[in-house]
Amino acid sequence: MMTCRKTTQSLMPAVTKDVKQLNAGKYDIYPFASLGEGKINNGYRSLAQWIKNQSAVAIDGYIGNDWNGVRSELDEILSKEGLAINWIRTTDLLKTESEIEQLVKPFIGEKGEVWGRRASISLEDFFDSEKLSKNHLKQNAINISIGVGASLVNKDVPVIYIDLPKNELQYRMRAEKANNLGKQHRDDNQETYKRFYFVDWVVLNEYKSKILPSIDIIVDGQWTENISWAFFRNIREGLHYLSQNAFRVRPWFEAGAWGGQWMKENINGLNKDEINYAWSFEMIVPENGLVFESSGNLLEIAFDWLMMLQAKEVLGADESRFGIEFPIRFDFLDTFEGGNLSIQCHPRLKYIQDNFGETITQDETYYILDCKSDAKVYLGFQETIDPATFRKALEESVEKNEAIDIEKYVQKHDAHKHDLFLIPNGTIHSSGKNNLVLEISATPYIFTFKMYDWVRLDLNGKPRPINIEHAFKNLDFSRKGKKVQEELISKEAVIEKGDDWQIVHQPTHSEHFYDVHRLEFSGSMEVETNDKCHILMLVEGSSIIVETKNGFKTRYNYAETFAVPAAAGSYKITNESGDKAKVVKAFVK
Ligand SMILES: O=P(O)(O)OC[C@H]1O[C@@H](O)[C@@H](O)[C@@H](O)[C@@H]1O
Repeated sequence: MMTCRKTTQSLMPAVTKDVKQLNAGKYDIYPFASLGEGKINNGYRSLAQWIKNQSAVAIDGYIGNDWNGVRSELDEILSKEGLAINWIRTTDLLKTESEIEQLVKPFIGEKGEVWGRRASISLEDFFDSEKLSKNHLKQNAINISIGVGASLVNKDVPVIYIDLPKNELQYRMRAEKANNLGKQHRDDNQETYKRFYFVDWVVLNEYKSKILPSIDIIVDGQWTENISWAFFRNIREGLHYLSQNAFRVRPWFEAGAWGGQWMKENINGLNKDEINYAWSFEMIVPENGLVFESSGNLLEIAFDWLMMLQAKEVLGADESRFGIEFPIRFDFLDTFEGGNLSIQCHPRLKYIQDNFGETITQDETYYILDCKSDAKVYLGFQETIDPATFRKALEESVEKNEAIDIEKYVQKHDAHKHDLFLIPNGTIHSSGKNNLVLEISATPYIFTFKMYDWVRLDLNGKPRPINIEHAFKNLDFSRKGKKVQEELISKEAVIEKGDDWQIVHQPTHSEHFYDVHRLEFSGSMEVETNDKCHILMLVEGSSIIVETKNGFKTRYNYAETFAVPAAAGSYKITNESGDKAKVVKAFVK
């Protein structure tokens, strides 16, 4: 049985009795939504009982699952009952490794490059059509195809789908227990992640939405000795309920070259032995999951399922524009007692579309959730900037491995709590140390063109890739001098107020497709969704209660990200703290 994961982070507990109960006001790293009693089962035994009554089953699922482990657990139980099983492994039906390498080549760039291009192939392309179409079925046995693509083999049979959270997939990758689709040889983690991101995840998500109508059972594959499983119809009901009310995704956390100590100190349940925490995947949905609970059992599924089934309810009017792509991302960048981020920029819209196959680009903002008195944000060029001189300085710094005086070229601004720095694509920027940045951004998150990384090493002891070439194709040199203060630091204004509440607008740049409001109140506030999804966070105060008009009621604590889908219609937020509560709300313009 595979037990390997390489991380300092704990696995999510499989049962609620192992989840530490926290007091109000404390950030909870294991948020879940309850489905009611008896909807989630635990263990292989009960799953085997269900399989026993079928004549054929496809056990399909996401990459990174321990297929051999699942097979041997089920085989043991079923054979003890005297049942004959014909196992058909999808890995035996794939094309050869070199054929698959050719297939994915156009989408993974050169070795060493950070980015590829979103794949436009499908899962069938990975299979040898002759092997796939052969009759694999046996009489007098339960025919079970197992592995990624199992329902391509055993068509029109009940489907059990094993999902796997993206953080666990990466921990398995780092332990050399998970690899890319059809790949036997190991590459380094950066290459493997690139291929996951640009090929495997794209292909598997498309396939998942195709087979969705035939899925009967969904399994959470993150635990190795055990499983949680549920009938898909119950999960669908749960997803529908979330789409009418509010939800949090399960956040996860990563250390990094410039990471800080704020999250370690303020977020319960994180391993304190980790060197630092740089990122929180608060709500970077391509990498987050939703957790359901029933009778004390937990089961996590990828966020994608919600969008595949309920995009219209979640996004309302904006569904016609974004489809099943969730447009807004929240994450933390923690540099408290850490370092500066790299000096960087993000691609222009056309560039990300033409080169990487994305649809929207990485237009960001930095909301300062907390900071020390000396904290700074690097943003925009000095009035005197000369692109050629700047480029030469950057290139020389790489060549000679020497520090440069970046402030000669880039402006440095004081950061204060609740400031909003605007970083539309092409803008040079970086967060300095001693900030806890809440990044409110368009969803893309890996398209960072680093120009200068302070001649420092990553946690693996190697310098991080620098991409001056890409950066110079995207930098906007007109964002300089006075214009930076005027256009890239949001000027807030009160746009509505009542006795004990007000709405503060923190306008974004004209290139941002989303906007930001801050709701400030002592008692409670009614908010209309106006057919838009709201992504929110309590940024001052200890906790709030959110109630939707459908009767849903829950508590959200300081620094937790939550979303209220368009279909909720309206919701009431009540302050539980002594002082004023401040809630940041982002939404598509
Ligand atoms: O390139 P480093 O220094 O790691 O900073 C990286 C971070 O920068 C921010 O502006 C965002 O773009 C993040 O998505 C990214 O992870």
